[in-house]
Amino acid sequence: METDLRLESSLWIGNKRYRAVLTGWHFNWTEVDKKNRNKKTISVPVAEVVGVEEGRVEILPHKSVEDSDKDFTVCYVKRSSSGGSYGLLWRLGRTQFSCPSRVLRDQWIKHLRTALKTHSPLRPHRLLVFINPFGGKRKGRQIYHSLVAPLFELAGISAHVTVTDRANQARDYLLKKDLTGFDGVVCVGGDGMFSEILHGLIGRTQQEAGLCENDPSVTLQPCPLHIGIIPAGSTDCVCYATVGVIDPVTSALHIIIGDSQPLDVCSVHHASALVRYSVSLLGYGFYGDVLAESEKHRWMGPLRYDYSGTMMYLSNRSYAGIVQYLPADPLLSSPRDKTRCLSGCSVCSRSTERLFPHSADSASMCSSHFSQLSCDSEDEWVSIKGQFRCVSLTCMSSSCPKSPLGLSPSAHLADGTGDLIVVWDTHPLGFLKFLYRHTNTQDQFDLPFVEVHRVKAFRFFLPSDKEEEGYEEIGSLSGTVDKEERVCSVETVSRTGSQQYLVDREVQREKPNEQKTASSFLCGLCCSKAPAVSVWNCDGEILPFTDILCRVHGQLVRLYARGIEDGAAMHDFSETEKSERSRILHK
Ligand SMILES: Nc1ncnc2c1ncn2[C@@H]1O[C@H](COP(=O)(O)OP(=O)(O)OP(=O)(O)O)[C@@H](O)[C@H]1O
Repeated sequence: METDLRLESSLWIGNKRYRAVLTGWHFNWTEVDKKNRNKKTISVPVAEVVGVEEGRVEILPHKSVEDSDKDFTVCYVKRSSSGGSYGLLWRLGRTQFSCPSRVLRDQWIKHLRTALKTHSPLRPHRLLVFINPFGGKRKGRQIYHSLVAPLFELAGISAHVTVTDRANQARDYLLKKDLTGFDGVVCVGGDGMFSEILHGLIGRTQQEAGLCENDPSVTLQPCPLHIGIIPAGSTDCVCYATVGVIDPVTSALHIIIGDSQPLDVCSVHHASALVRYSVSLLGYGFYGDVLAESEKHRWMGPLRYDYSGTMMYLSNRSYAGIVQYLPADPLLSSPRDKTRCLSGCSVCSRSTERLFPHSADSASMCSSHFSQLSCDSEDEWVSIKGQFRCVSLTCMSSSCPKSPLGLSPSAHLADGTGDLIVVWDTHPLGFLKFLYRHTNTQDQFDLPFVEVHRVKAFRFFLPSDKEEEGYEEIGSLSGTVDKEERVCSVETVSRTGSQQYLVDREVQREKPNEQKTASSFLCGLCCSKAPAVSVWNCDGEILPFTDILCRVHGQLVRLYARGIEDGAAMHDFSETEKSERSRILHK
C-alpha cells in the first residue's frame, strides 16, 4: 500500500520550484534553488490534510475556485501557539501547486485523495449538528455559520443542522430519531449542551443494545457515533480538557480530520436508578454549594461563579459524610505520579488493550475491564467517614483557563478510572491555600487535609443518626439532616450488601488557636445558618439526591479530538519534526 501511494515530482508554487514527495503517511515539499540545492522542507501528515481540490482555491471570505487544468490546491492543518493555553491552536493552511501537465496534476490529486482515505478512516461524511442559540454569549449560530460551516463544506462534509428551541431537544432527538447514515454528532454550545448530547447518545446506544442503564453493575456498550464539540458556552471545560484550547476553528479541524479521543464516563446512581452521567466534576460540599448559590444569581452572567465562590468560601462550611471507594490498580498509574495525560498518552493506550482485550477495533466491543460491582469485590472497598469541606470525583484533569492544570492534573481521559479528591474540614486559610493552588502549578494535593485516590467506583452517603451525633459534638453541624436522605443512605448500603473495611478517620484535627479565631470570625460573618447537608454538582447540574453510587465506564464515548498536544514541546520542533512526532503519536 505504501509503495502504491508514493509519488514524487517537481511542482511549482508561484515561480519557485519544489521537489514534492508523497510517501503515504506524509506529503512533503522542498524548495529547490537554481543550483539544484534543497532549501526548507514543509511536511504535512496525510492524516492532517483537510482537502485536495482541482484549480486554485480561495477560502475566505467565501470559497472560490479559479479553474485551471494544471493547478491543484491542498488545504491542511497548521499549528500555532495559543498564547496562554497549554494546547496548540490549529489553523487552515493552504498551498496552490502548479504542474507541468494536466496528467501529472490529476495523478497528484488521485494519489493524495487515496492516501487520505487510507490514512484517516474515521473522517466524517455526514454529521448531525445541534446549536444552542442561548449558550455563552449567544453566539452559537454565528460561530457555526461563519467559522465552522465553510470548513465542513471545504472538506465535503454534509451537515444536518438543528438550532434548538428548548433544553433537551438534542438529547430527545438522539434518543428517538433515526440516526442511520450519520458518523457523528456535533454540539455547538457549552458543557451543558455537551452533557445533553452525551446523555442522548449513551442512552440510545444502551436502548439498542438492550442494556439497563439503571443497574450500575451492567457493562455499558460504547457509543458508535463520535461527538464533536464546537465551544460556544460560558463553560467549555470538556473542550479545554480534551483539546487544550477553546477555539471553534481548532475544534472544527479536529472533527474534519476524524481525530478520535476515547473518554471515560462516570454513571451516577441513586436507589436502583441512574441519575446522570458525568465526565468532568462530580462535587459535594464546596462545589455543590457554589453551584446552588450561583443559580440564585444567574442575572450576573459568568461572574456569578466568582461571586458565589467567594460567598461559599466565606461561609466556611463542612459536611459529615461516608465515602467509600474501589481503588484502581496502583501499579498502572497514580494521581500523584506527576504525569500528564497528553495526546498519544501511553497510560490510556495501554488501558484500551486492558479494557477491550479481545478486539482489534476497541470501540466495537463492550468493556470487560470492570469486573462488575459484584459482591466479590466488596472486600476491596475502602471507607472513610468524617467531616469534609468537599468530596469530588473527576474522570479527567478538568483543566480550564482559570485552572490550567485542573482539579486533578495527572488524571487520564481514557484509562477507566476517576480521581476521588477528599478535602477534610480545615481552617479557612488552609482551604484557601487548597483553592488557590488550582490556579498555579503548586501541588494542591500536598496538604495534610487533602487526599486523592484513583478509583473505579465510589459511593457517598450520610452518616446514621448515631454517627452524626458524634460529628455534631465536634460543633460543625448546625442544621438537621433530612430524614428521607438518611433512610436512602441506609438502604443503599444494605442493598449492596456492604461489608466494607471501614477505616475510621480521626475527624477532629488539631487547629491552632489563631486559626480557630479566624474561623469563628468568618463563620460569624456568613454562616450562622449553615445547612447540615450539601448538594452534588454533577457537571454543572444539581443532583436531587445526597447518597449516590458512581461507577467509571472506561472509554464509553469517543470525541473528535486527540487530547492536549504538548505546546511547549511542539514549539521546540521544526515543521518536519513536529509532523513526525505527531505521526508517531498517532500511529
Ligand atoms: N434553545 C434552548 N433554550 C434553552 N435552553 C437550551 C436550549 N438549547 C439548549 N439549552 C440548554 O442550555 C443549557 C446551557 O447550555 P450551554 O452549556 O450550551 O451554555 P452555557 O452558557 O455554557 O451554559 P451554563 O449556563 O451551564 O454555563 C444546557 O443545559 C442545554 O440543555
